[in-house]
Amino acid sequence: MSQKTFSQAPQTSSVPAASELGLAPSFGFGDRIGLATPGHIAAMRLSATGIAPIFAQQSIREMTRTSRDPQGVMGDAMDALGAAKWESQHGADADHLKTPDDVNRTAEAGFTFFTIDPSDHVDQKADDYSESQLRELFAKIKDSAPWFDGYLGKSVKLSTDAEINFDEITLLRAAVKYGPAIREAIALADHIRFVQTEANRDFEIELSVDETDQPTTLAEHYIIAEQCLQAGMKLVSLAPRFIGDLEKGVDYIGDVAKLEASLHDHAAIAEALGPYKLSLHSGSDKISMYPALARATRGRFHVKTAGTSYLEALRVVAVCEPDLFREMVEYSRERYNTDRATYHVHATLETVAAPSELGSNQELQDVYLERWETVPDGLGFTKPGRQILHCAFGSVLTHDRLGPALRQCLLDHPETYSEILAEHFGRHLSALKQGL
Ligand SMILES: O=C(O)[C@@H](O)[C@H](O)[C@H](O)C(=O)CO
Repeated sequence: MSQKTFSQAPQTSSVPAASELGLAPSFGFGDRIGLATPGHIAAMRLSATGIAPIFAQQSIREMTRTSRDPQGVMGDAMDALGAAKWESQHGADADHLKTPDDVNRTAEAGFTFFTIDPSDHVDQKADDYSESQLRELFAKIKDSAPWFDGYLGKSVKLSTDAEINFDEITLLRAAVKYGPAIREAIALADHIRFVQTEANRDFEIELSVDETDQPTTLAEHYIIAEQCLQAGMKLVSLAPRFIGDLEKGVDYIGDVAKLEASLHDHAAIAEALGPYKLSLHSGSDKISMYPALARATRGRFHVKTAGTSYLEALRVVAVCEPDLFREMVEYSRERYNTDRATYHVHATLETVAAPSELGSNQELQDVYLERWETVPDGLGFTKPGRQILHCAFGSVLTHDRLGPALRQCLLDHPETYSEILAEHFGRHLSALKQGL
């Protein structure tokens, strides 16, 4: 259960309920602790950028790892919005939903933006199968791809002049990789529509296929989106797996110019079939690619962050209680090789100095958190130590001593956390604004 995070019970009656944001540029401020929303609000108020905020955003995976529930996540955000007298539109993202029960729990708590994650049904090995393997596997899954013959031999020219050729091998690979996933995503979207319509509540859907090893091809994006839209999915945004490496806790890794060209092609599909927004998951700290995303989508983007607010919470500890921070780094290192399992990260314990090798607290903070004074404008943090802290968030937050100590440090220093978050997200929002 969520622990109440505010001593006073602020009035939330003036705060509008979470609602649909539609195609407006939007930004998700995931908060894994339940104390970050005041700083997120400060960032929005300082950088009034015309970007719509989502303050309540957690994945089922995050809630499981932090022992929180949808009501607690929504309650923490709404309490903070009430205390800040927030009166503008805001969304609430039930992230990475996989089952009808995930939908029921989050819908009941007032979430209105539902991120469907069919990744359990994606064949991650499909990009490496031979033609004979593809034909053999297609024979087994073809009922989940009734659309196959409709695309066979056709081609589509996008407004960027990119051409998508739906030849047989392309379709076999797309069907084997995503056929079952598309079917499951449509079924879950139908359930969302039923639940929210029955309750006369707002809803909009994001489809996330970002958590695959290989990038989503243009053909795959086109088929996934068209099939979902034809099935009546209320698709407001789609998260492909973009080219390059979008790892947790660090800036984009790859050629940003090549990425921008690819983003234009993906955005052209979204424009032609939808329109809908392109969504960037693992958006924390990806500052170097933000202007390209905003330009390529002409403002039809959603950026989703979460880990970075947790890392900035650790910065409060590093500044205010350095010995506690050192303990948290040591414990995160103990947990890293287990906790990294479901995340795309490259850091290894062998390549990041242990606290015992780092005498001063400033050195420790520089290696495991980095600081803006040392980062050129327009770029994000890149130190791999951040990934070690990022992945161990659940272990630290549920540790019987470290978890309460972290929360208490934030409760003892709310202004420090807000100031740190306001600067941190001010840089994120300013980078997006460059492309608007
Ligand atoms: O860790 C999670 O489960 C979430 O943060 C999830 O990764 C989310 O979709 C995201 O990408 C936020 O950066």
